[in-house]
Amino acid sequence: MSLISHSAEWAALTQHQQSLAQTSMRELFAANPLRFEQFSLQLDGLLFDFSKHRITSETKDLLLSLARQAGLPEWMQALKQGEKVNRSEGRAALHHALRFRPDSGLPLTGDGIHAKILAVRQQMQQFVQAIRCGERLGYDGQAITDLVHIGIGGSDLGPRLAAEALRPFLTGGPRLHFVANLDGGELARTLAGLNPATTLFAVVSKTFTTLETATNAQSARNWLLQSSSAANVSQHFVAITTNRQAAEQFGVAPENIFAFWEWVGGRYSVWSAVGLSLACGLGWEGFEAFLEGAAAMDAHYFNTPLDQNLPVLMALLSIWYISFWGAESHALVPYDDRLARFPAYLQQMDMESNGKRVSTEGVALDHASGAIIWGEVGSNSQHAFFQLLHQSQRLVPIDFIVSARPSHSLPDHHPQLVANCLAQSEALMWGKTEAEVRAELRANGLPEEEIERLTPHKVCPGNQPSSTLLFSELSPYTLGMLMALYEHKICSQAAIWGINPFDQWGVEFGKQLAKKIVPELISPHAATEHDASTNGLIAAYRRYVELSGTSQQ
Ligand SMILES: O=P(O)(O)OC[C@H]1O[C@H](O)[C@H](O)[C@@H](O)[C@@H]1O
Repeated sequence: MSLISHSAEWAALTQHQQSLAQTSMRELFAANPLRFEQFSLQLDGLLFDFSKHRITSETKDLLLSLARQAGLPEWMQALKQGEKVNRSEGRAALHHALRFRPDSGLPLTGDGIHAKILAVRQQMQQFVQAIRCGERLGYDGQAITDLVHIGIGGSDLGPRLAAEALRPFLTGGPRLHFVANLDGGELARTLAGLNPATTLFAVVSKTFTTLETATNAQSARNWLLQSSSAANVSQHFVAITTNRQAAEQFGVAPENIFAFWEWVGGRYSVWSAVGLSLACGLGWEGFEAFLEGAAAMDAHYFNTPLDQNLPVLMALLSIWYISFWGAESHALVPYDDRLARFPAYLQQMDMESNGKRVSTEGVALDHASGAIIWGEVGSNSQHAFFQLLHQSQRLVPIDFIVSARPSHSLPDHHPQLVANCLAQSEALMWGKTEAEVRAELRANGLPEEEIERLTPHKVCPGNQPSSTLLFSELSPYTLGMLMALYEHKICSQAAIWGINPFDQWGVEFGKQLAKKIVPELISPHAATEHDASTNGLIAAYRRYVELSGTSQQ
């Protein structure tokens, strides 16, 4: 199969981009008073405004033709039906099945996948209730007050984001803590305030072989053993993994192991038992609402024509900028303190999924796939990197995310926050011309000489594209929708580019090298087998450790 970049649809878009390159969004808005109506969609209390983009109806049509030529509708069907869309690993990608509703009328798949999902959901529900009612006790008979979720990457980012985003809904359960980093500082800081007799650890790892998680889990176990005996370990550890055997070897009791499956990619796994800690914090009803929000997005994605399909339109907009305008990055700016970790979550989701160099057939791509995902919560980001967005020559598409209802009852804050969000997208799109700058300076009474000097510095070119996602309230349901929206968006991009969003072979390489370097850091012999820089850094590290007299163990 040839690359999509060799298709007539791709060539038509290349040409269309050239014809649009000299037109500003200001002009597009002036020419079409119905732009907002034409380029916005509403779904279940979620408004997606994509009118502030460098697009016309023709752009939309051409992008939709590209999606059809790339076989996106067929790929969506294959995904839905559990075909092995993860070709390099020979697996299906059935994360959407994890949020299916038993009463949805969907046929249960013949291979029993839905039955397996329901069985684990039931095990989770019982566990959540036992924890929340104080039935599940620690080794000295006290109820569990703190739950430490140990996992990294996909086994951390989704649940951590959701727990932070839904903080106002975390009532009646244990306090949640998340530990991911190999730097022991994170675990040490977390354990410092905890009582081993009332602390439960959830070790979350698809493979149960990940270095960070294994190291943190072992240290947590040692911490527990300082005040109890090995017989108590099984009472204080649960595991969420596809590798039951390794979890049992660690000391987790079989009934405390929650399964998930190889057809759930780590970064798509928050809907599985990987979300157990979140479910303990939210309560079962809250967790179900989270799944239902995602299921609503699935239903929209799988059943809506491409031209009204929110994840598909978002995917096409990203492809438009990355593949046809040369954009290298995409910024996420949630104007919501609860979504501060959204950029970090999407960094893995997007960059691990779409940062690929070959097609699913192994053919080298002749265009970039995936963008550098970055961002920071608003309004903080206005005082950090917005200068670059307003006046540098870089094209950076932005997603603004904002909730109509705040999480607090403090007066005055929220209208100002929302106003800032809307003002930034307006200013970035509209810009400020030389004539407008001059007129403004003149109105302020500045002398002509001063106006001349300042004008070039104050011009904002504008034409910076952005989407705005506005919803009424950040509830478990809305968050489920939002997270599933981005999952489908990112996978649709991959399907159109013809790459596999479900593998991550590149991540392995650095891990292999780290294993080799560990013994070299403590060996008395100089490392000689690396490049000069790495050998030099190993030697310098050893010298520093010797000088400071710290132990390396
Ligand atoms: O869940 P685990 O098996 O511990 O894997 C944790 C993480 O490991 C690697 O970094 C992978 O690239 C990630 O996709 C994965 O989420």
